[in-house]
Amino acid sequence: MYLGLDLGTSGLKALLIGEDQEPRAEASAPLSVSRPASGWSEQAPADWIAAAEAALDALAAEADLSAVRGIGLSGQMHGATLLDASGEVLRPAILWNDTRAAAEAAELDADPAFRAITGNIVFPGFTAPKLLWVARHEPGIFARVAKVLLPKDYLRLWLTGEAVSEMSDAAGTSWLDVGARDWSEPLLAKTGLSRAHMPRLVEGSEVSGHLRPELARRWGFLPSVPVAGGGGDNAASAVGVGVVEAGRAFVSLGTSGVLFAATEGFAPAPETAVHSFCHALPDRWHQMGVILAATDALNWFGRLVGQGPAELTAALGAELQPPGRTLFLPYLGGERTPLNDAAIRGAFIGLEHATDTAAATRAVLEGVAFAIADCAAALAATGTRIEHLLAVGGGSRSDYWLTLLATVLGTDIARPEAGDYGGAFGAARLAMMAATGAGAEIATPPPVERHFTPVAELTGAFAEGLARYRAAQSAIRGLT
Ligand SMILES: Nc1ncnc2c1ncn2[C@@H]1O[C@H](COP(=O)(O)OP(=O)(O)O)[C@@H](O)[C@H]1O
Ligand SMILES: O=C(CO)[C@@H](O)[C@H](O)COP(=O)(O)O
Repeated sequence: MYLGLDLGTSGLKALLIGEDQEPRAEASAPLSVSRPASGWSEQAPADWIAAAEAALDALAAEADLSAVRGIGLSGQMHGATLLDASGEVLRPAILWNDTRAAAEAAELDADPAFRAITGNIVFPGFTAPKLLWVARHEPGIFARVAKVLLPKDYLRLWLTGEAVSEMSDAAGTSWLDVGARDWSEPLLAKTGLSRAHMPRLVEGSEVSGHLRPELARRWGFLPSVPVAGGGGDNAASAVGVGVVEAGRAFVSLGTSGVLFAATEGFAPAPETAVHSFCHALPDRWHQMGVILAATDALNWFGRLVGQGPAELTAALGAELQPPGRTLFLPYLGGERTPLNDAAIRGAFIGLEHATDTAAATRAVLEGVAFAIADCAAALAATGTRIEHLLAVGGGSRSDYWLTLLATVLGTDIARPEAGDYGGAFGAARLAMMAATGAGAEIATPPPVERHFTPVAELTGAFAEGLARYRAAQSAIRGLT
């Protein structure tokens, strides 16, 4: 069997698959996010380890882990985990959706070397500007930084004792020469760091280290199980759903919203705010547009009205309604693609007496769909083509949301059959590649449960809705 561990923002998932790639067992443990100030988003790395321990305890109770031949890792990207020379964590990890480093990001982005070498905008949520923020606001901590690790790579350090990262996640730091697949020493130097502060790099399908003997004994693994490089959660999910060739793409409705497309080669287009990153497989690259709040926005609204996300979407029924008068802009903590605006905040526009919970829920789902349509326009502007689009992530369980998204994007969307095709599955596949020498051929697309097609009678109304959303977006910039 092969084990995938996915360190998501809302929880850690462990998935065991067999040689036939069928699931054998799974377990998960929840995680929460701390928001100590506006735009801040943190987690304690100790909570990640505790979640991994809880998930492995549950998995070991269900399955014989001595059959595991490889472990793969997937995780939320961009987070800064700062360690001192003895490997102690220096402060809570600063996460991907934390925008405190907006000024530092703008400063680095104004230096042409960053876009030239990384092929990307330096977004506030990326790792390099966070280190500049720490150097300026917490100089005592910065002086003690010996290693900077991404979230799943901290999990790897605990699992193997080795500081290693892989290309897909490293591409989101603003320190990687993304075309050359190596750290850029000139860029590291611009934030007061050097290669010595960085983990060693491998490809996602290569062995990065081996499970520590005490952990192997604790959960009944054989000694020295190989741990694969794995991938950032989006690249790992792409391996899980077979999005490894140009033309194939997925939309993810998780805490963030992501439109991810495999590309022919490295295709930088920083002016569009599209991310152009290494894929988790050697010599492959991808693009993605990222919005900071997808299910995060639905969960936020659910907390206000005291209802869960599944309850809110189920209450809408199956039939797509035309866009309502109420418009929602989902920028709860700023936005990445296409705005690159850390200061913008969300809005409800067009509230009236008739606005009830269902109407506001529809507005939230529509706002997220419009924001993803902006990502689609940004990818299209770079010349990237999307021929097959799959939906993944917790929000894709909602038929209403996928019908809406298909109508707004004007394209078919396929939902995989029930099962877990997210980051944990992709990580398990990467573990299988590292352990057996298999390659991209095992990253096949999943069986499709249902195709969602645009509702032709509503396409025009939603095109008008998208135009209204874009007008509102321009109007509120600087106001919120
Ligand atoms: N039926 C549903 N309708 C809409 N959203 C849902 C439904 N079921 C789950 N979700 C959303 O999916 C989210 C989890 O998605 P997931 O992809 O696991 O997120 P992440 O990887 O960011 O942790 C939940 O927080 C919830 O908002
Ligand atoms: O920042 C990004 C991608 O650039 C996010 O997609 C994170 O990687 C977190 O993902 P989820 O927790 O929403 O899956």
